[in-house]
Amino acid sequence: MDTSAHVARTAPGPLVEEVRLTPVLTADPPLLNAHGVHQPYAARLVIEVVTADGTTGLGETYGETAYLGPARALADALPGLAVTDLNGLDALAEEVCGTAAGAGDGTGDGAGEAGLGGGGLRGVRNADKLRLSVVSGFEVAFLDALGRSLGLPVHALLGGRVRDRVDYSAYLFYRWAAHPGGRGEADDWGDALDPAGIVAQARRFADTYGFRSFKLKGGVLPPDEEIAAIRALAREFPGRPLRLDPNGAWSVETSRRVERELRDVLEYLEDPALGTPAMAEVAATARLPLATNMCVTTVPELAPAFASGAVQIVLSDHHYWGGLRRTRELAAICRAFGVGLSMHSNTHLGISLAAMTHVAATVPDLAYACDTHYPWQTEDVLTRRHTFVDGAVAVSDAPGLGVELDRTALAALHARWRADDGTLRDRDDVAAMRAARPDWTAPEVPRW
Ligand SMILES: O=C([O-])C(=O)C[C@H](O)[C@@H](O)C(=O)[O-]
Ligand SMILES: [Mg+2]
Repeated sequence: MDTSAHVARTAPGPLVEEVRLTPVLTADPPLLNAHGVHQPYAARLVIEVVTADGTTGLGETYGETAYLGPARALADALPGLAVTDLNGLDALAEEVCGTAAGAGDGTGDGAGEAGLGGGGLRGVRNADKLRLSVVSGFEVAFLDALGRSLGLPVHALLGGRVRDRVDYSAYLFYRWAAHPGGRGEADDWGDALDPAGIVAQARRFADTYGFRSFKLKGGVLPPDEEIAAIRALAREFPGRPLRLDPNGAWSVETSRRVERELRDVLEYLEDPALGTPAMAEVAATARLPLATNMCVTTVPELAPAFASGAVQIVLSDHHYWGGLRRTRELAAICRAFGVGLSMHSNTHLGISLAAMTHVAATVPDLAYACDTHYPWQTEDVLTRRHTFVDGAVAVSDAPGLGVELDRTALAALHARWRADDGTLRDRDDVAAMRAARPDWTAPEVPRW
């Protein structure tokens, strides 16, 4: 048996002829989190893979500077590869994406590391994860191109859908009415800085999109104020699934106290404390399941987290995990260990929401509504925005992802990226906070 590396450029199927990469800046509201506040614009990378038969496949991934070099190297290496050859894509990425770019300190605590951006909110940073995040956008573009060329939806290429709609949860944030200094795009949400503001935001999400589950981004206010907000949500929406996610801002002791106080109303508690050992200590006394998109974002982190019982639900982000097939592999691993799977979201556009919906449609035991930031994103690069009905996105049976690129919108968001002097191209919630509070520094964790 040939166990050597992939033998490139022999697979059947449409061949890549051209790859277009377009970094964009998309509007983001002043949403607060444990580190600071979102910048007025967030970077994404739009990938177009054009095949010799004239089909264009679309992909999307993180667009911060650290991703662009490896994405360019991979794009340049792709012509001649068949879009069926997803293993070849992985192998090429290992060859050309480099091993140093974006490498962090490897501690797994997501703190104090340079390179990937995200302000420490995206878990461990290392070169493998950077490469996988880049590959994910190309894998989605390959699947889109292949599906379009075969006349089949992406979910059919992943084994077929087991549901015809994917449930999402409302992603509630403490927020300001506007970005400091009037930067960014205006919206009419107003501020939300107390329980009444969070309930009003949730009500609008429920009325507009039909969301039935609610996740509050915590780690912003002292825990008792966030407990009060969850209690207010429970009164307003009795029996509805509620989650609270302080992004690891609490000590083990505080996490245990919040868990005790909210165990009658939360569906799960997400990343209360930072890192697997602390999560395991919290889990040891918890009755609520603990979910994470921080201490388990790479394969090597799975075994220690599962062995120590630190995590009961993994919130997959197909970007981190290297794409849609790897998300399904993660689902199988979780299933084998009796761990639940749902989906994490960062600021993203409609291409990624389509990709999330296709893969989520194929995972049999998806027991929790997935996260999405999408309703906060008023801009998109699609001709038709996704819609939520009863909190769900319908699974498309159209060829590929079932979305079309709006070139005018893409050009406008790219022009914004080009016009930026570099300050907004990399996510920095701490710096964005300093625009309002000049003395702000990244909070020490645990903060409470
Ligand atoms: O669930 C999460 O932890 C996230 O979505 C991380 C994000 O970075 C979120 O905290 C945000 O956008 O502020
Ligand atoms: Mg989270």
